[in-house]
Amino acid sequence: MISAYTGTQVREAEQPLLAAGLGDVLMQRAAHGLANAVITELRARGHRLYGSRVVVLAGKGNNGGDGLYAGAFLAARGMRTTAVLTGGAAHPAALAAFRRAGGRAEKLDGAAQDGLAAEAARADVVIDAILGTGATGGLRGDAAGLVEAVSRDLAGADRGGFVVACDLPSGVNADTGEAAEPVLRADLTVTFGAAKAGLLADPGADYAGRVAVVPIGIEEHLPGPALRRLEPTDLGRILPHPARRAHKYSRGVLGIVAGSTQYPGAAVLACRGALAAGVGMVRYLGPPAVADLVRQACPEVVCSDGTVADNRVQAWLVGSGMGPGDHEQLARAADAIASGLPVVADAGALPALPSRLDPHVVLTPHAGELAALLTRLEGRDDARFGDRDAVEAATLDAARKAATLTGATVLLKGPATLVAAPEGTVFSQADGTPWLATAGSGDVLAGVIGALLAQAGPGVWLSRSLGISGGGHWTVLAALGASLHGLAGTAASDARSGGPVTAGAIADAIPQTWGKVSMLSNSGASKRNSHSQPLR
Ligand SMILES: NC(=O)C1=CN([C@@H]2O[C@H](COP(=O)(O)OP(=O)(O)OC[C@H]3O[C@@H](n4cnc5c(N)ncnc54)[C@H](OP(=O)(O)O)[C@@H]3O)[C@@H](O)[C@H]2O)[C@@H](O)CC1
Ligand SMILES: [K+]
Repeated sequence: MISAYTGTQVREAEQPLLAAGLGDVLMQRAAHGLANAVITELRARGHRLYGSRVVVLAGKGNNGGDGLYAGAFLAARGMRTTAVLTGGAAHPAALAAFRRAGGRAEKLDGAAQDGLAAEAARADVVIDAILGTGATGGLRGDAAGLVEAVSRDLAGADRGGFVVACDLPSGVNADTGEAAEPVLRADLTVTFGAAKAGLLADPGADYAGRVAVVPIGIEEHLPGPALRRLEPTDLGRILPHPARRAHKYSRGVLGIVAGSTQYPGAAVLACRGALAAGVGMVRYLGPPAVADLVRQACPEVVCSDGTVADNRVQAWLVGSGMGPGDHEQLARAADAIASGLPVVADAGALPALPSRLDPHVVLTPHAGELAALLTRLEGRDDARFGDRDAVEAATLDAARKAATLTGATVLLKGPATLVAAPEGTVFSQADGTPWLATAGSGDVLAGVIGALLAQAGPGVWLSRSLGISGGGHWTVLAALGASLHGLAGTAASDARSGGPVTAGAIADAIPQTWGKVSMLSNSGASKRNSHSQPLR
């Protein structure tokens, strides 16, 4: 599992080492890691080191110091290295080392801006070391103008160079991932001590590119993480596996209230997602015409036009493909939410939620649906997240706020899907491909998460193995579902040589993805996680 921290948490973890007089050692470790990452990337892209051109954009604080020391390492390897000092001053010892190693330093002023920006855009590597965790707000003045010019020149250039952010892209908030424009988009972010939460939540994740962590010796001083990410090996460890004497009921039954005459396919795709994700049985409740379609597409599903109370299940999925006029389905959704069982509430169920929920209810909005939910809860005049753009500009805060206001577990769908619990646990999963943004993909995801809720229920062993307790348990199941769905989508696209995927293809790829990640863990761990869940 990847653990990520706020900038403040990382700075506090540095304090004991700084107090012991190790500040320069930390900076050398950071700079060395940064320089090595640049060298690795250059080689991977087929560049020779000797003679390659590096431009370091260096601010006046310690982030600029890291960049200048890294520039000194690279200059010593024979690279042609220029530093643009964006803040007038620069870290004195790092600048001296940079010059000693043969680097050329230029002060940024308005007159030199265009020439220096063009030089950066022509370079093989641009290192963004203007602002790090000590920044307040975004880039200002000449530094902002320089980054705008470099971004413009890079966009217009047919180039083989790349951008590496030092610790984080300057202007990205380390805690929240919010971006104060202009921000130089990085291909790679080399971050120090630990991943920063803002690098794993959009829009920060979008600006950061790939993220590499360089250990600098602060790890033992870090507190509990602000944000977590499951990796495929974690999935293998925590995905449920049927016990030897399992039967379909003990493996978990999911009730699905989804689909409408307008969107019947959503019911089919939710059922396909659930069946692919290991549930013992699916019961479908909905209009007869939709049920007919479900039976044809998924003969495994047991269809009923009864009530929620008539159907014994371990968890419910409600809302996919439902609209405000589907009164009978909405009444079933309300009963399912009131049942006390774990519930996934998707799409059409979101506008009809009671104002107060519990963490075992997992909401699965996209950004537009979350904006509507938050606007309803906060009142239009107070709403910070009044529309999709506002949510996309601050995904972590928006997901956290929705979890706090509703009391539910909130999964915000996106390139980095966030799952937030009211008690503060947050996961970010970015296992997918942009091809996953396709009609019906969310219905499959809802089915997958519903299946996991039905199988694991209150199986707290799963969360404890990750050091998570209480209401955070439900975030683990939702993050597990998001990860499985993302990995399956990526596998389906890979099987098409990176081409497009349909929602049905995502569902079809889930069992094999499940099998592959299960093989990543050893068989002992799988056996330990075997369990059975009695029918209630
Ligand atoms: N602690 C350590 O030993 C280690 C730290 N490490 C590294 O240090 C980084 C943190 O360094 P930091 O604290 O010096 O802050 P940093 O991010 O460089 O920027 C602050 C400087 O910029 C200025 N400034 C602020 N806002 C601004 C703005 N909007 N626009 C323009 N300027 C602005 C502000 O000056 P002020 O405005 O306050 O006068 C200040 O001078 C961290 O990310 C990591 O890379 C690693 O080497 C490991 C060891
Ligand atoms: K930076």
